[in-house]
Amino acid sequence: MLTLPAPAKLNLFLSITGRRDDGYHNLQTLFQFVDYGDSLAFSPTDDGELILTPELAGVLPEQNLIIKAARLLQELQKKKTGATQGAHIHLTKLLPMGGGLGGGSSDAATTLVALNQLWKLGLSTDTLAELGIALGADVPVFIRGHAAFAEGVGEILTPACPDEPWYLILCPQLEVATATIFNDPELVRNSPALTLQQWLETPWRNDCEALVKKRHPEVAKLLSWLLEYAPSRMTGTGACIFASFGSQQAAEDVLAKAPRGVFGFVAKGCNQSPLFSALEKLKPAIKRVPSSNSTI
Ligand SMILES: C[C@@](CO)(OP(=O)(O)O)[C@H](O)COP(=O)(O)OP(=O)(O)OC[C@H]1O[C@@H](n2ccc(N)nc2=O)[C@H](O)[C@@H]1O
Ligand SMILES: Nc1ncnc2c1ncn2[C@@H]1O[C@H](COP(=O)(O)OP(=O)(O)O)[C@@H](O)[C@H]1O
Repeated sequence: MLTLPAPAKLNLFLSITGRRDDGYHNLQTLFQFVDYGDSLAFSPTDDGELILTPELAGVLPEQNLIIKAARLLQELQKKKTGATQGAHIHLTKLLPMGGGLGGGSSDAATTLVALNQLWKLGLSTDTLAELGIALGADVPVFIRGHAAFAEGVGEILTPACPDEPWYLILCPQLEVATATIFNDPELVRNSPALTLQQWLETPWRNDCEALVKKRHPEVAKLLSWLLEYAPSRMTGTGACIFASFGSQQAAEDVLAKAPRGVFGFVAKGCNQSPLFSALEKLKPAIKRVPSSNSTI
């Protein structure tokens, strides 16, 4: 059995620079991982069956990004060798869904990376990232495993090394559907594209934040509360918000004062994904196939 993390991501800034003909939006964002997230345990089988436990409330197994990721690999394997392997996958779900923390994408990425190893498929990181983009715009960064400045729909990645502070992440009890925010007529979608250097000299913001606050007053209220303690922002299309602190204790102290009923956690920013830190610890049992470029 192989147990691996599927960490959360934060969008340290997020700007929407345009809408493409296919309806997707071009954006610029700085992705960083945190050392908190889901965990997946994989046991390979020879019978071709994929079994995921437990089921996620509201998500049919065949719609679960974990099963979708595994099926993509099975299809490739079938084409290559005519055979398919299976797996029992146990998911420990800690990340709220629809929170802008990328939990579904991270679960999918961990599945691609883990089954590539366990089924001995030998696919490169580039190939896994290309497969991943079909599952979600956020999957490639989790496959590549390094903090990155992202452009395009999130697939053009330039590795970056922002500070790695302690974060307090607060999750209002609501799911924000990414598609709903991107389809909202009031979304700001014409921000100028900047270079990473220009971003480093500009105050960071999230272009979805004003709209999500307007549609979900709970987010606005919690953000006003957190702003009393530290500069704070929303991640992705929300609903989670975060603030950075110089020490774990400082972040814990604010969490202890959080309004009743609000779920939150303290985590360390990581420029290397905890998924790859875990894989490195397993070396030499498991080796990563090197990548050749940084697009996707
Ligand atoms: C906005 C971001 C920023 O990190 O985060 P989340 O808040 O979802 O985590 C992501 O790019 C989201 O990525 P992901 O959650 O994988 O989205 P997808 O499943 O690919 O897309 C869901 C829907 O959102 C819209 N969409 C998504 C990404 C994008 N660049 N433009 C879009 O217009 C499309 O309507 C699409 O059908
Ligand atoms: N393994 C999974 N974990 C979470 N969500 C999943 C998963 N598989 C499919 N989904 C679907 O993807 C949606 C977005 O999930 P998630 O990645 O957690 O949010 P976000 O994109 O806001 O970070 C969920 O509401 C759910 O319907």
